[in-house]
Formats: sequence, C-alpha cells, structure tokens
Amino acid sequence: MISLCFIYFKALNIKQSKMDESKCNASDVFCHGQLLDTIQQSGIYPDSKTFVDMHMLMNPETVLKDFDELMKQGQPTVEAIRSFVQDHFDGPGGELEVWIPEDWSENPELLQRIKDPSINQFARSLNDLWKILGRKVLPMNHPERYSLIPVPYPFIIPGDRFREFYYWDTYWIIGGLLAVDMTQTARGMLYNLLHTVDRYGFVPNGGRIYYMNRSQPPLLIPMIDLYFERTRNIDFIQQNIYGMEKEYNFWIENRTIKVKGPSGTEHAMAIYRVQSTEPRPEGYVADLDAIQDLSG
Ligand SMILES: OC[C@H]1O[C@H](O[C@H]2O[C@H](CO)[C@@H](O)[C@H](O)[C@H]2O)[C@H](O)[C@@H](O)[C@@H]1O
Repeated sequence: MISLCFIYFKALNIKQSKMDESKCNASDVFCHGQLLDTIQQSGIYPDSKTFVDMHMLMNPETVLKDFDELMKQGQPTVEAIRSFVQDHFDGPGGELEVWIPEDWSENPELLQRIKDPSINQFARSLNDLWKILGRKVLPMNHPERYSLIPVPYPFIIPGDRFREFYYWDTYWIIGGLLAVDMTQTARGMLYNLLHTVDRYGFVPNGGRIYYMNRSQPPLLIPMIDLYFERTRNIDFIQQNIYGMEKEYNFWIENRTIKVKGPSGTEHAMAIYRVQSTEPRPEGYVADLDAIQDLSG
C-alpha cells in the first residue's frame, strides 16, 4: 500500500513540462513538473527553498523550452544542471530590499520603563531586529518570472531562510510592533494580508506562490483586533470589514468540517490543511526522503 502511494506520488509529481506557451507561468517552473524535480533532486542546493525563491531571467516558456532541449540530450549531469540554473535564474530573494521602518525608534516608551539592565538590553536587541527583518518588494516588470507574491506595503519577515511574509507569524509580529508603538508598520502588514484576501479570496500560508494551496491558523481578525485595541482606529475597521468577512467566509466554506462530540452533538470545526499530494516545492528533497523511508 505504501509503495503504491509512493508510485502515485511520483507519477503526480514528475509531469512533463508544459509547452503550450500561453499557459506557462511561474508555478510551472517553481511548483511542479520535471524541471523542478530535476533541479531539486540534483542536490545542487542543500536547502530546496533556495531554488524556488530565485527568479527567472527570461519568460517561463523560454525557460521550459530550453529545459526540454537539455533533457532531449539525455539525463543531464549535475554540472549541466548547475549551468542551466546559472543561465536562466537569479536570486534567491533578489526581488526584495531591506527596509528600515519609518516608525522605528531607538528608545520607545516601553524600553524606557524596563529598569532591569539585562532585560532592558535584551529588549533593545529585539527592537533592533525590526531594522534587520524589514523588507520591501522592489518594482517587478515581469511578475510571471517570480515565485514571490507581491504585496503593496513593506513588511517584517521571520528571517533566515524565510524571506517572505507568513500568515500566522504576522500575528506575533504585529503584537511586537504595537508594543513599541510601530502602528504604521503594523497597519501596512494588515493591509498586505487584506490585499491577498481581496485578490485570492484568502490569506496564503506565506508570500510565495508555492504556499497558495496551504493555510496557516486564521489569525487575520485577531490581529486586526490587536491593532484596534491599541489604536482605536475605527476607520480602518469600517474600510476593511468586507475583507474580514470574506476571509471568515473562506474558512467557514472551505476549511470547516463537522465533528460529533461525546454526546452526539454535531460541531463545526475549522481545520488548516494542505491541498496537495505533491512534495512541498521548498521542502522537496526532505519530502521525497520521507516517502522513501516509508516505502523501504
Ligand atoms: O516562520 C515561518 C514559518 O516557518 C515554518 O513553516 C514554514 O516552513 C515549512 C517548511 O518549509 C513549511 O512546511 C510551512 O508551510 C511554512 O509555513 C513553521 O512551521 C511555521 O510555523 C512558521 O509560520
């Protein structure tokens, strides 16, 4: 049974590159298909997220056409794959620039109130992180070449390999921003998430196209509540109430199952899950390894 699952998994994953030019987009390169499979399995990047955070130097159809030409010559060597990537991609993360929040201050009121020197020092080092983790999307002339989901306002990233916004991280980030009076940055991050609701109907797991079929816990309304409790900005609520309702309805309609309690009473329970049977593009090798272990 496990072997059958593995074969099915692989069959779904290794699809031929699509050659119909009019239908090519970044997800044909970064989310599924033979090109993704070949590059990720070549081992040229120890972290599978490196490749899927790069951007294409030409249109996806050209990249896929060149890749098909390469494959016609037989299984490429690791060096040939490395050279193909160098010729067709740049990055990762080159679509973002470091951004220092305009509402950052060295000595916010909260820090002035912390008397213990070591805790004060620790809090100051945390406050300095906003300047390291702030990002802004650079102008994109060809969005179809990128895995990044562009958002209109600057934002704070988790850091390290996570170069984009994340849904539920934003809840904790907004709590931290509000604690040091950075309400403008917090508001911009809320606008970004509301922008994704407006555009896609929901907030994706994170700001890359390969996160579009995944959820994280639905914290948009609670984070707007944090913002409102701090600012009492009723205009913001009035302007965005439809976006909040749209996201709520997405969860009710798409991420809710019925469960029976011990007494037999039926309850609606919200779940977050992945709608995919393929390896995660940014965790590709780890997922194939996990399946291999199961089948062996
Ligand atoms: O801090 C960002 C997020 O990091 C982890 O999850 C993300 O990476 C996982 C591995 O690639 C991926 O499976 C998941 O979909 C991503 O959100 C962490 O588990 C998250 O809690 C966190 O938001």
